[in-house]
Amino acid sequence: MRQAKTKNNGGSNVDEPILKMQGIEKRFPGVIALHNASLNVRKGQIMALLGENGAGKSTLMKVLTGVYKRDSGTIVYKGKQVEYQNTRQAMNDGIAIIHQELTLIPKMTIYENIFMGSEKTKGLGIADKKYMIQKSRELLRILNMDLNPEKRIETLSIAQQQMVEIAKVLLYDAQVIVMDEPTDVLPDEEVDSLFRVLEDLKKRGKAIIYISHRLKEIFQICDMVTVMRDGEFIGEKSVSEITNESLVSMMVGRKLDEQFPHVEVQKGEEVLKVERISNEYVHNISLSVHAGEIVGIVGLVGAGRTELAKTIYGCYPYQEGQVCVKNRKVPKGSIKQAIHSGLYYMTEDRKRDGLVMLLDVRTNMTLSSLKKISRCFTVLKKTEKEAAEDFRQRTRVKTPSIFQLVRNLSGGNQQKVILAKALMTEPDVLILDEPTRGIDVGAKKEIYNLINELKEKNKAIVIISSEMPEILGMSDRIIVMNEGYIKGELSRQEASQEKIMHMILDQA
Ligand SMILES: Nc1ncnc2c1ncn2[C@@H]1O[C@H](COP(=O)(O)OP(=O)(O)OP(=O)(O)O)[C@@H](O)[C@H]1O
Repeated sequence: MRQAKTKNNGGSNVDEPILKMQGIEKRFPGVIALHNASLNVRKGQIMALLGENGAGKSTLMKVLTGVYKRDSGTIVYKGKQVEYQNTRQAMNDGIAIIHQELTLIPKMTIYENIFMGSEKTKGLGIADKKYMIQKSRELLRILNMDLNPEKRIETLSIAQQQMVEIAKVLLYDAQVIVMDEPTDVLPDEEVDSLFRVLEDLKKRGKAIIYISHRLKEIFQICDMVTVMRDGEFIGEKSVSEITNESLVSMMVGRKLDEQFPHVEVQKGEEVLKVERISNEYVHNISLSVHAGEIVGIVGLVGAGRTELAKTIYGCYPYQEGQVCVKNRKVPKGSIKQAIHSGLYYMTEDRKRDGLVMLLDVRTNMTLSSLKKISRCFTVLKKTEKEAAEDFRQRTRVKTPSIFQLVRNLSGGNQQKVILAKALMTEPDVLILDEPTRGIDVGAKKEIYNLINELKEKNKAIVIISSEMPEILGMSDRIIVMNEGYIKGELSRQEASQEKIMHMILDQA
């Protein structure tokens, strides 16, 4: 393998990795999660770790930080073989992981969170509050955050909370920092601040392992990439020697053709009609969606897109106006009634709202479609199995079987299960909130095909997404929102990223 030239800023030997993982194997009952997985990380560099959902990225990081014991393979850190028993040990040795779901305690202060597990005392077990506050302030300043360390976590934005996690890692003087999809939880406008911090950490000689499905980011901030497929090491490259296409081919093992397969369908009757609804989140909203039509809703974070979807779906009450499906009024403020009226909303907050972790793939997928798979209040096991198997294949959920517990699936595959559950309901109106978040490039395409299939079955579909290319590629019509208002509407033909941004900004 060619050793790449890198943008090393740490001033150390570029070629000598601070961390070397080699030939790592990890098996779970019925699953080979890692087979000959390898990863090298150097000081002052950001190494992207890429692969499709279920490729083994998280498992490799769990092996590194002692969450899982490896079956074989070696980990060499700072020239010594290591095997950690738990994340605390790894952290004490300078290897830290920042998970996508932040692990801070909301009711506690910033400094208490930063020092949790390593409280500073003055002797006699009395906490040295002054020192901890001062040190926290210093750490936050390194990250360009001017926050009062005595503030409670629950009062902070997600971006600020992420910085507190990073401050904590700095307290331990971590040399290797793993970041698992850090931008997935961030509003777009905060992503640049995070990138500035990452650049700064690089300059301080930290080695960063960066997991993300957003390929654009890899080209923006990473120096090197390691690609995994089916638990195996596929290759290590310098970012300067790869293209988007070559990266995708390495990840999925094939070339991908057109990413957004738009299909033309004759628009049918009006199915969803929203008339002048207002509440504390959205103001005077009217819109309609027809059979066989995909309407995209775009806007910046805080534009009210999710709030609008949740208002239509009965999660939030509204004072004025009405929502109709097929000319029938949907009773206000009841999700049950909304579903009964032919609406289904797939939440963006899928980890919290979407899955029963202790149930298997089959049961989770069919949970909202019980009517379809039952007769006389009894679930028809064979029909249930066939339906789940069909959707497992169509959404390409990577699992040894549909009887696997959902908690054992990779994050992206869990998301596919929720999507399968939503698609299986085949309601008259399907609202999909960030349908491909956390989903790899190969699987996205399959998901677009499934959405198109529903469109061809004359369903009315609404897609909310912060990925502009997805909205532009899939929608027949685009509604632009800002601060709870609809700012305008564009047809597929007239829409462009620039026009959308103008609508948001000029008229805001
Ligand atoms: N505790 C477990 N029990 C059984 N199988 C597991 C367990 N943890 C992970 N796996 C399996 O190992 C494989 C690798 O999963 P992993 O979570 O590492 O993938 P990933 O690359 O991080 O995916 P994603 O991008 O979706 O987060 C998957 O097939 C997953 O189902």
